[in-house]
Amino acid sequence: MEYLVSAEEMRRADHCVIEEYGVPSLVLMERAALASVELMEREGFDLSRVLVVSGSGNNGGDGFAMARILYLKGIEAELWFVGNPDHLSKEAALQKKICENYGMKFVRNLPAGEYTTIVDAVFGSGLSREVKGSYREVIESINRHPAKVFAVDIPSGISSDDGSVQGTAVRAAVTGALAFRKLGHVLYPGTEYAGRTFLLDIGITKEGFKGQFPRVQAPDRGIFSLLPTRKAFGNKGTFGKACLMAGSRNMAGAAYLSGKAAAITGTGLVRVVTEGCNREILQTLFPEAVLTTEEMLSEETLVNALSWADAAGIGPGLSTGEAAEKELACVLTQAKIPLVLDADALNILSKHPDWLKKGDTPKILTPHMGEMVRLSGHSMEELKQKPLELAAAYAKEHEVILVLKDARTVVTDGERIVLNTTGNNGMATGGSGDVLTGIITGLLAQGMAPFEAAVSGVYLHGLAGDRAAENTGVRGMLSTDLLKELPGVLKEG
Ligand SMILES: NC(=O)C1=CN([C@@H]2O[C@H](COP(=O)(O)OP(=O)(O)OC[C@H]3O[C@@H](n4cnc5c(N)ncnc54)[C@H](O)[C@@H]3O)[C@@H](O)[C@H]2O)[C@@H](O)CC1
Ligand SMILES: [K+]
Repeated sequence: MEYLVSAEEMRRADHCVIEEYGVPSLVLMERAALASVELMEREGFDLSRVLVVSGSGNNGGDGFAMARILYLKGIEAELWFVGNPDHLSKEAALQKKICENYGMKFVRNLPAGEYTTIVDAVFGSGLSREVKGSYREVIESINRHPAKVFAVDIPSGISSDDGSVQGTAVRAAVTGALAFRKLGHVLYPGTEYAGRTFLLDIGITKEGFKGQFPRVQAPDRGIFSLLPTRKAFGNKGTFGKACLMAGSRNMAGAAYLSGKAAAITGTGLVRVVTEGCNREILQTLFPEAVLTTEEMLSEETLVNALSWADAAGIGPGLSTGEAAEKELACVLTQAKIPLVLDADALNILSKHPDWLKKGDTPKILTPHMGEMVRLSGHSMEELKQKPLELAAAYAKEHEVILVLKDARTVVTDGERIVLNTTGNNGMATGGSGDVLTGIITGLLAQGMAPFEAAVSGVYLHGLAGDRAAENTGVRGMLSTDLLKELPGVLKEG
């Protein structure tokens, strides 16, 4: 997993590496500048004429050092110092002086059309308030200019803590994130302003946290090593039994998508428990499934299905009628296996919040933002502003694992917080959530611990979406494309 840091966590690591381990600040700055220049070259920036726009903090210092490195390579690199000369940091003042000593050209504004590349080094992780006045004009003039923009660390104006735009912000083509990606690189809209973001190693590593690690992590390819191993001599019983309680009249697709996803994820046996009217269609679409169908599912049938399974998912296309309510109440009371609660199960829970206290098996709730509004009572605006904090608070209060689905899905058990970075807007299509429920239920059935199953499920689901975006495109992709791509994604690991 990759750490995603807040401005404060970055400052702490910075400070520790400099003050406690004794690495001189200027060494870090030189590495930041060298790595940034290399990245610009690698990313094909036209370096015929470069303008570096520097502020008075250390982000500006990185900018001055970059300008000097470019200049000494024979590139026409000029400087626009936009900060307050009285507030120059020690390092920035020194870097500025070096540029002056070399006789580099300083400009006082941004002439239109004269530069091929602009380096944005106005503010980095030290941005502490809204951008106003002359700074606002500087940023707007950078955005108006046709040159390709490289942002040092993070686009100026983007909050490192939550990706929000603080008044106005630079729109970069490429961003070189120094040492760690900040939350603002990953959360929207910051992620869009940053363009293509690359992580640059400058010598500040996790040792800088001195054991006090950042609160938020992002899953990476390391997830594949967590997936259930497959014994060579295993049989279908060895690979777990998943039960999907899904699909009501006119909603057979939800049962199909969630059940099939569980099967594709490697589960030995999948049972779909659904209304009788779905029997024929499911047998045709999904012959690999064991079906349990009744006109009105009795408590005995549900209990039998639960005792057969190693994990169960309930909710996709379930409806919210009286029968569905009874079914959910029975499952919550009787289940002795980990549960995934999704879609209509969550809508029913919003009406009966105390039901979460029923039973004591691990529960994974997978609401999208609209369902989370109903579940938590927070407004959409509040949730958008503080998705990590509010998700963690809900998970802690209700002792569940919460998967809050959005452009950046959050997985939390109240202590650990994971922000997923795979996936794309093509996945905002009917049935996509059903597939996720099936994947997570399948991983649980194969014996994964609930939190790991939720994190891995969200990550794999996003990767399948990214593959579908490549092969089909974000407009045309459907949930069935996620099912098509999932085997290939799992094979990669
Ligand atoms: N040695 C270090 O500490 C290193 C720092 N690094 C760079 O340093 C940056 C952080 O440096 P700083 O903490 O100096 O902060 P910044 O350079 O991001 O900005 C801080 C300066 O901007 C001012 N400021 C903040 N918000 C403002 C606003 N809205 N309007 C007007 N002025 C505003 C502050 O008063 C301060 O003068 C990182 O993003 C990174 O680029 C890198 O050089 C690596 C090493
Ligand atoms: K910047």
